[in-house]
Amino acid sequence: MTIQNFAIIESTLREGEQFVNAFFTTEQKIRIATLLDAFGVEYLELTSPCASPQSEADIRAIVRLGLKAKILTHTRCTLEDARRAVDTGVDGVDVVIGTSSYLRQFSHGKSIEEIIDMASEVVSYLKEQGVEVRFSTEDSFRSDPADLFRVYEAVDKLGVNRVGIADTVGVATPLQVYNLVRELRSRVSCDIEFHGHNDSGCAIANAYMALEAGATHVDTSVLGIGERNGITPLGGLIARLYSLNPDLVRRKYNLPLLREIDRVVAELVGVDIPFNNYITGFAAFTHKAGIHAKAILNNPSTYEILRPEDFGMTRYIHIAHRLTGWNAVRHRAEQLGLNLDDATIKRLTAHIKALADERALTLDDVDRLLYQWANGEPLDEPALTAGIREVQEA
Ligand SMILES: CC(=O)SCCNC(=O)CCNC(=O)[C@H](O)C(C)(C)COP(=O)(O)OP(=O)(O)OC[C@H]1O[C@@H](n2cnc3c(N)ncnc32)[C@H](O)[C@@H]1OP(=O)(O)O
Ligand SMILES: O=C(O)CCC(=O)C(=O)O
Ligand SMILES: [Mg+2]
Repeated sequence: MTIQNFAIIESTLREGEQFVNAFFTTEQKIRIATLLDAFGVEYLELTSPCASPQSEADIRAIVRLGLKAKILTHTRCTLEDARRAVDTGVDGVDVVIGTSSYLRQFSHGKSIEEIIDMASEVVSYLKEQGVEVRFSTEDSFRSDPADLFRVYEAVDKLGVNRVGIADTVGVATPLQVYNLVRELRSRVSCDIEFHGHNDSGCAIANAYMALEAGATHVDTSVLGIGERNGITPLGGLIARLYSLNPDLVRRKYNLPLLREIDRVVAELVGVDIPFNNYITGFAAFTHKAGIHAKAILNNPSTYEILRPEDFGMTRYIHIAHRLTGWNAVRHRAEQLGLNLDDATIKRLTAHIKALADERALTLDDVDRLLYQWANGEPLDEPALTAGIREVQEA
């Protein structure tokens, strides 16, 4: 991986609060912020103080925690919002305004010239206040690139710390992201941030391509929560980057904490962690088919790019089904301390398969069979069919 320097702007407490089920209390926000800080994210982005009095009080409460992560808040491109943001004591302000014709027509109604004027006023004010300043164009991928570059170059000249590219509607492809960030990289000297929605399933790939093209910061939220179906998930981005440079990712982040972070946020927003979630989904490290199981037992890297132990997770090999193979059954026999020769294990495997063709099995069912075969006990399984008897009698 060519990417060496990148920072995560963790936006569970801003974009994540825009998820339909998210209603965080102050205590819950503090819990999330503290966990994410312990995980090692470089920034926490919080909802605008203009949203409500409680939102403002919550920013102040999180600023008071004195976390290692820098605290940002996210505001519209107005002087009034910027003043209120600075007043909360945050380290930085993420300013955004839409540049696509949709947003210029149906949201704020400003022309590109007016946007540049507003941006200049707000960025200059924030620079004077000594806070970190990020300026972003909402709906960047449905904006005219010429407009985008005019806006970005104007704020870059004013000394912004970062410009942000936002795939607000999840429309961008990885190649589009790469090309836009690459071009922007050659036009501005400040850092570049990427914010990507997941409407068409590209949020992780797009964030990764942004980094490959020279972006330095990526927005994430826990489990990807946000408007609609959300943004780049923290765990998914970590999985993507770990698979390319595990040492770097292990050094930067407290990986075993991810499971608790996903669990806490899932509980607070009333959803289950999806079965196929990156790293923490229940099936993330389970193996089933016999061909996979044999190779995994010989060397886990054969079918795993992520080491479960690096994330405090454990691997599971599922053997109670018709796709199992004798190598996996032998491994289970060894785990149980049972001494069965290979020929017997192979017959027993055929028995398991025949039984699994009749009904769903559990590990207990398989273990019972293993003990019975090991002890030479009569097989009294009530569901035994002719097929299974054939196996036994072979
Ligand atoms: C893509 C994103 O996720 S951007 C972040 C979204 N975050 C939020 O919206 C934070 C929560 N929002 C809120 O609490 C409210 O919308 C507030 C406090 C920000 C504004 O509330 P209201 O004043 O009642 O306005 P409302 O929400 O109806 O409309 C937004 C206003 O901001 C203007 N606006 C929208 N985007 C911007 C922008 N980036 N910069 C400046 N003005 C903007 C709109 O034109 C509209 O102005 P109007 O009052 O003249 O019609
Ligand atoms: O501020 C930004 O860069 C992104 C704002 C946002 O949430 C979006 O455009 O989807
Ligand atoms: Mg967003």
